Amino acid sequence: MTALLTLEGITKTYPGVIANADISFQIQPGEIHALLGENGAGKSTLVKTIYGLVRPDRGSMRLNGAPFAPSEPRAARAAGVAMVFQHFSLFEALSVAENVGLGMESPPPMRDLAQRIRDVSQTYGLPLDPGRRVGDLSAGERQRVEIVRCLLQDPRLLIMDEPTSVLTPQEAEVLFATLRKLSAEGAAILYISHKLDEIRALCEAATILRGGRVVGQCDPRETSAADLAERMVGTQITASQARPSALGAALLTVTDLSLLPATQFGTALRQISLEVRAGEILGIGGVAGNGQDELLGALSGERLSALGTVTLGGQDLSRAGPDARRRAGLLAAPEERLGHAAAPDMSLTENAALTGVSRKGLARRGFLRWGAARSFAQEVIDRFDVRTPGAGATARSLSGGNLQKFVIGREVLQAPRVLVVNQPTWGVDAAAAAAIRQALMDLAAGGAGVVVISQDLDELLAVSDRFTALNEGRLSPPRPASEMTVDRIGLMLGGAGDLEPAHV
Ligand SMILES: Nc1ncnc2c1ncn2[C@@H]1O[C@H](COP(=O)(O)OP(=O)(O)OP(=O)(O)O)[C@@H](O)[C@H]1O
Repeated sequence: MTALLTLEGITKTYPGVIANADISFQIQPGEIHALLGENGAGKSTLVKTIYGLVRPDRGSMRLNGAPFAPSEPRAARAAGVAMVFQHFSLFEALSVAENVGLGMESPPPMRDLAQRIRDVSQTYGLPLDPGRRVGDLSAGERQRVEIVRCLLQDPRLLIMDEPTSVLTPQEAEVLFATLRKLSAEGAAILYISHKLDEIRALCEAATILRGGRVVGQCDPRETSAADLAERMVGTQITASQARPSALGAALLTVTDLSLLPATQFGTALRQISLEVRAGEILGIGGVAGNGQDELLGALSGERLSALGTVTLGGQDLSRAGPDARRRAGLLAAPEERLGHAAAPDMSLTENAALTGVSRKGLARRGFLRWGAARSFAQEVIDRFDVRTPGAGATARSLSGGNLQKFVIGREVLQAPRVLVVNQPTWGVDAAAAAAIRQALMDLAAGGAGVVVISQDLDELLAVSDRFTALNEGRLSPPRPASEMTVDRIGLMLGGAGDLEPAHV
């Protein structure tokens, strides 16, 4: 059998970094092939090479036996290669169908395109309304747009860069069914994920990268998750340490917070009340699009709310903007890393200053103290093991996981009184995810309050003291995490609130 894709000696260097070093392997038709490696191992660079976004310095590729050197994504797509990115490349102001049409060489009339989108999304179980504006969709729904856009191209190789990090377990199952169907139809899938259990359930071959090189190949179905993790990192991974829970006084109090959605299709927050005490981690679970972004916005100060709804240590911050809240000690790290949490084309120093300026004293008489900003950025880089040539690198040049470590580290190191994070370990490898969770737990152990909004239930159960769920903008009454069972969580996520599971 001719391999679908053959890579031979692919090498790519960036200033100060060898992103890919002499990479060779094959992908067979219909194969679901995992590409594994810790943050910065070179996975994205390699798949961008296959997709025509990066030109390798050396090496060659063959697709179905023929030389393959796409000079741009359009050439890769024409050859049957499609890709779903870790960061979405959609225009928020346009509708689903308009976005899909933009990626096509010769898009059909809008009405036909809308029908094709409906057909494909139904065939593959990925419900999508072609007329909705992308800006109003949740992360999970945006990903569906990207996937459907790819499926319309009838790809022979579909590349997916961390597709499940924005999905609920149920949505992930739907995606796996889609991918298995595609593979049964003969398409190959190159699949990047840090979730090793899902790799083991889905993929039949795996190539492991470390420091830009291939360090191993295996059948993940026959390799344990611990083994895979060790081969990626080269050392053993330690689990998070539990911490004593000695809870202090209430720090953050949210009382009867209701907010109309910022956009037509957003989610309204409905009478949200919660309390976070010193030393506590409150976990908020829920399916994306149920008000997570709105809640983060209402806590960070991007959205203001009625007087008395948001208070920190008794100080009413409901009408205070983000800067005033930061000065008071209420910090937030949003889900969307590039664009929202970090300015892509600014250096890490500038990005560190963006949120750290007041708490770290980085300005004097209205002027940024560059040296101080650089040291702060460097401190984040060192303490959070952000792999980058230095603080002068742009946010955009970092691998996804490394940027996430930077964004979380930047907030944690500002010694917040209360930190609110949304999807803190999105796209972060297992070792770094453990380090981020540990940092959040250390923060709480030091007396801060932490709110973790996440779709990752295992993560929430691992770090939270109390657990609550956000459903259609309503928060269920919090329960001690130690009492949570999967059944009970399922009911809470479904909006059944405090209901007990039925006893039979
Ligand atoms: N455009 C660029 N300019 C400079 N350095 C880059 C650029 N793109 C990638 N790099 C560097 O190349 C290395 C490999 O990055 P890459 O994004 O391929 O890693 P990755 O394995 O996909 O990581 P992650 O799991 O965090 O997404 C990293 O050190 C990264 O900082």
